[in-house]
Amino acid sequence: MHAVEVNFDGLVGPTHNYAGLSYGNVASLSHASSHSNPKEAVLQGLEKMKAMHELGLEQGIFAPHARPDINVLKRLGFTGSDSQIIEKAFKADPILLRACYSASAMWTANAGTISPSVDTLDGKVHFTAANLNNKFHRSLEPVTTTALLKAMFNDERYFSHHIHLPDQGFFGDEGAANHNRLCDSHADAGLEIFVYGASSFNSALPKPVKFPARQSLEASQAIARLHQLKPENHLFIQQNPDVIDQGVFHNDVIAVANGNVLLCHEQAFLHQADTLKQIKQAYLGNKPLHIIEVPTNKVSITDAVGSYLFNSQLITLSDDSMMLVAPKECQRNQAVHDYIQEMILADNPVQQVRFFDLRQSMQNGGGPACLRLRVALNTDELAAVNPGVRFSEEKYNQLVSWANKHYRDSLSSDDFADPMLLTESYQALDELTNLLNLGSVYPFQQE
Ligand SMILES: NCCC[C@H](NC(=O)CCC(=O)O)C(=O)O
Repeated sequence: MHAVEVNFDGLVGPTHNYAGLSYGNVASLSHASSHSNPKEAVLQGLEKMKAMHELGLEQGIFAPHARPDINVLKRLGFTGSDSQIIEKAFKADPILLRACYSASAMWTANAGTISPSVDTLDGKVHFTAANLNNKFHRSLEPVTTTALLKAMFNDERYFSHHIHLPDQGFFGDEGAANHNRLCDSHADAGLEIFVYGASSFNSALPKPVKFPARQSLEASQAIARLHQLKPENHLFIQQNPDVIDQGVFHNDVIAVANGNVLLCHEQAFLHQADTLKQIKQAYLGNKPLHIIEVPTNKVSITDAVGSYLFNSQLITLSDDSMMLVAPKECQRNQAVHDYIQEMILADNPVQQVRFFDLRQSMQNGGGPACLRLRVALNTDELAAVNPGVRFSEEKYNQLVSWANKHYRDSLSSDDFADPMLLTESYQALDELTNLLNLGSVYPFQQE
């Protein structure tokens, strides 16, 4: 049966801010306490979605989470009405309050891991939300992520949802940002490549020394079991721990795959030559596999982390050629820009590049690929997706008006003391659940 990949982009939430919460993520730390512009952020994301839709791709929308997370503030001992809780938390621990206000769920590449039905033993599409337990603000995401996934993919004939892995670093799971799939076409079984940062149990494997390895081997193995992946359908490989220490906190900051193409830096993986050999041997496709390995003397790790070249989306166009959907930062970096031009002229399927202004997200370490969750679906499965979360020109116009009505164009530290920010955000999200046909998915709608 025909199958397509749908990109579900995270709609940036109304409280998008820069709190410096992600140790190991260079952009997040360096923009701590800058002013953010939530309205610009959501509109930048919507522009990318619209452009993908206009290129003929299937595009979906992933709703933001309700913030602040009042329930977690209560769990941490703050009492009273919502306004009193905010006032007390702002005085006692403003960074904690900012974490509870984080719009980090926008980076849906971390929402979960998805295995298409062609890869799984029971022939269903499997979903596991990521526990994201390495960072407090992100550990608040999995429960709502699961609720949203269930509201979006609500048909037991096709979709199987799993509870996120145990909330503990041993099973640290950051979702699809560490999961790539190589295949001929989405209708064909693919090779799912799980890239882990370190092993929790096997001390013989190397670890980064400075920054945390967020994805554990044991988490990746558990996901492969849950998703009933056939042995020939998956591979576990280790990311190079040295690059984690240089700011490559997820694999999608150093590698991206699409169809029969793997674009990666030459320092992306541990024992890279052997690893690539393993990938070539395990590859299931009939089309030739293209591994585009970017050398350090052309693009340094600093340039890769600064420009987010590898956090581009690689997309297949209707003529079967590929386009690199890159952040504008790649255009500004001479070495990276030169490399992209060279790659486009070389003998491989990548023939075009398009640059997008995603500065609001980029300043927190999220590029084009971080903002989207890929879900490969056959015709029947696609028809079973909640139509409310599928992108259209009409939906785009509705969402732009919605954002213009509800979002602020500036947020700075002191704004988090204002209880109106909660009221405004909840109002916006309440309206959004109608627009996207999600039902009462947020805790504040269930009280
Ligand atoms: N895939 C990209 C994820 C970026 C995300 N940044 C953040 O959460 C920064 C939040 C802040 O610092 O306000 C992260 O590191 O997980």
